[in-house]
Amino acid sequence: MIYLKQYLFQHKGKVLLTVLLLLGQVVGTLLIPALLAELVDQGILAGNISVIWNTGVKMLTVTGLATAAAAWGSWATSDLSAAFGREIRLKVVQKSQALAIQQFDQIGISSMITRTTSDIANLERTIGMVFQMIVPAPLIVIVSIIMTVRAHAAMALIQFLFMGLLLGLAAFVLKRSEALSRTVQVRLDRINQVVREAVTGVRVIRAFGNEDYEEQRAGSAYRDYADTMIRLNRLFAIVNPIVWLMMGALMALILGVGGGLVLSQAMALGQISAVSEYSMMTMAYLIMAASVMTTLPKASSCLSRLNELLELRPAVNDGGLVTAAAPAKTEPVLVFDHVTFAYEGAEEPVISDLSFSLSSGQTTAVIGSTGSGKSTLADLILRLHDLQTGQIRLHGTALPEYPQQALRDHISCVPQKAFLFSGTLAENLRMGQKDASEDQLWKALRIAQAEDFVRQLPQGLNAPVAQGGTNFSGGQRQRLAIARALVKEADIFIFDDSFSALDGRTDAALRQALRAQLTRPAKLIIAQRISTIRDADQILVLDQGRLAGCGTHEQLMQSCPAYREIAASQSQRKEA
Ligand SMILES: Nc1ncnc2c1ncn2[C@@H]1O[C@H](COP(=O)(O)OP(=O)(O)OP(=O)(O)O)[C@@H](O)[C@H]1O
Repeated sequence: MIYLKQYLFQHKGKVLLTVLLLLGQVVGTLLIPALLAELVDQGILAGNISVIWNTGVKMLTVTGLATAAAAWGSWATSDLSAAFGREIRLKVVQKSQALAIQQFDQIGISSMITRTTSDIANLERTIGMVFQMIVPAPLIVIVSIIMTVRAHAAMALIQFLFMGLLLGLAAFVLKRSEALSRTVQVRLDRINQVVREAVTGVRVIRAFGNEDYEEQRAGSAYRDYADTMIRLNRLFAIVNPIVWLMMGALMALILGVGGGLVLSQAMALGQISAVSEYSMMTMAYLIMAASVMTTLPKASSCLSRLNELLELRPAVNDGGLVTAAAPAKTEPVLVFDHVTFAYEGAEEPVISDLSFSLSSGQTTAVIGSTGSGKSTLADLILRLHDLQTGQIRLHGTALPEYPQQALRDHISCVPQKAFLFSGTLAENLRMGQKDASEDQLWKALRIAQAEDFVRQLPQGLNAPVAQGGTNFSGGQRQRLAIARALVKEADIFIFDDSFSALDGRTDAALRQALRAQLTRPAKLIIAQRISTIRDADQILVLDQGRLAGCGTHEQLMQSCPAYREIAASQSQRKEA
């Protein structure tokens, strides 16, 4: 709620104008029945043609002004709600960029998407409806009652009775629909999740012939959503006929009682039409206000889901160092000093008491079985998580001292999953260095062994990249991701299992080009194949997050049983 309040306060001028315009429309609407009564009683019944003309002109003028106020008010309302949507979406994007990766995982990608799209769209709609239907309601009710009391107190009593009945019905529906409305958004999250997986995992689903299971899974998510919506709509389906019945009964009572009062000369004839119009108008506005009220629990649940996200404090925070005061470049570039790290909720650490260093110009390789903590080690260098104990220092300064952006400016990384963004190849390649020239892009592509296939593309560097890079093969994607990392100027290059989709010849050519062209920075290569890393200056052998050995290939073959085991299993595989 705080964000909505803040927004309305910041735009109080616009809010005031919108309310005034909408109230102007209401005042115009309320004047018409009074003018009509005047026209009937003092014009038609009295046979006074000038009153008829004058009142007619007044009615036209009031209608014109009310229509203009309605149109402007409606535009102002849309402007307010759309601007709220834009501002809060921007806040969500900023927050999602600031959150730690683990927090992202906890919220879930599907829920993140539902919150940014459906939840905010819901709020935009509700803000518009509240302004247009709830804000004018009290004025309509008060003025209608006053005008009806002026016609005859008995009429006001009838109006009162029906308003009470209607509000009672609205309160009942509101109470019943509250829980259901909250459930609808959760069900929508689930649909989003299932659809996302069905679309992004379509190849796996086809390969495993899992279409039936996926259909069932999607069907059950859709069914749950539909069931909740049906229960909600059933509630409104009962309410609608009751409301129409009430409107009919009210009209009948007004005409019956009003007719009696006119015959007994206790009320003027024109007042019957004025009172009936006021009553219908009041009931109509109350019904609209009540129907908007029934959407409020859903909007409030959307708002609290957004608040929950916006209130999250990033688990990884910027350090106090400013870029201008960044430490001088020292050797070794990076030091792991007795580092221990465990994921939140995990019983065992993934990295235990790990110490090593990276120096400029050197290649350090990391090898170990799956799940031994290799990718986590790369994430720790990027400070995607904070450590439990120990310290990682870049140029002699602990990572938490750096602003995150400044820290990551020193590092270029090829993640395990070669993810490309929709756009063009050049846009993807320039991610780390916006002003890179075409020559720099081609040089990076050449080192990454991607030049040949990019030259063959009709649009070359401007070739389109589909969402996730699906219009390229796994090996091509991997080479493009390597080229993207090479375009960036950095002190440390991390290649996280980046050569796995390459054939032996391309792998060897790429490593050779890296050695020749990437001489100054420190390189960290995470790999599964010994052939990829045997030339490294130092090799770290990880075993369940612990350092089982460190040295060159030859040294490790002598001294490290775990390394020998990996080498033996890979040579056996080759022989087989
Ligand atoms: N976000 C996470 N939350 C909780 N546990 C995680 C998370 N990411 C990884 N792990 C766990 O940490 C351990 C190490 O994972 P990591 O990805 O670092 O291994 P790896 O050596 O790179 O494996 P691989 O060679 O298969 O890529 C695994 O047991 C994994 O289940």
